[in-house]
Amino acid sequence: MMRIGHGFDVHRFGEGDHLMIGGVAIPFDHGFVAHSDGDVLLHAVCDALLGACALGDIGRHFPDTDPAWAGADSRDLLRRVVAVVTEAGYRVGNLDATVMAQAPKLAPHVAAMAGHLAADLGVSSGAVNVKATTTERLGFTGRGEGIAAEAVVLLVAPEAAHG
Ligand SMILES: Nc1ccn([C@@H]2O[C@H](COP(=O)(O)O)[C@@H](O)[C@H]2O)c(=O)n1
Ligand SMILES: C[C@@]1(CO)OP(=O)(O)OP(=O)(O)OC[C@H]1O
Repeated sequence: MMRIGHGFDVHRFGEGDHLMIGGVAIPFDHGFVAHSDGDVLLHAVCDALLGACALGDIGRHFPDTDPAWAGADSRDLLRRVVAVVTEAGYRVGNLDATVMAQAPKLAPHVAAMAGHLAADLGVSSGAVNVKATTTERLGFTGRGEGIAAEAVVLLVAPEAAHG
């Protein structure tokens, strides 16, 4: 049995000197406004995983009213979501994600982001792809107000994995 999931997240820019994206700290003239570390890519991946299992979204599992998640490392949140997916009887087949950012330049960092994702999802590097695009200066991302990310994941149940 296979299940597909989709995730989407946005964080606006605020004060700060770096952005956490895919578990990589990227120096920048702003930070993200968020309850956690604001890792927009990892949040989209969490939502894709939960969506594939029909288990709601990241805000349901880690409410932004709960002080336990204040300043949370989103890789920790992702690993908790992967545990939920495993408990539901699935493993990750593959993941594809896109980060929409006018700036900063993300290409130098996508390999590190994919490496973090592969490690946290427990899959090989060939099962993970991370892409970046500007939005050609259009919309809120193009105006430099924040960053958006989308992710699509395929989950596989063990019986399907073994034929
Ligand atoms: N923040 C970004 C956005 C894009 N890139 C890379 O540039 C390529 C061209 O971007 P388009 O907006 O014209 O699609 C894109 O394929 C990315 O590799 C980037 O590094 N950082
Ligand atoms: C990650 C959580 C943690 O409280 O808060 P935020 O960092 O604000 O991020 P968001 O994408 O709004 O998801 C909600 C919460 O799960």
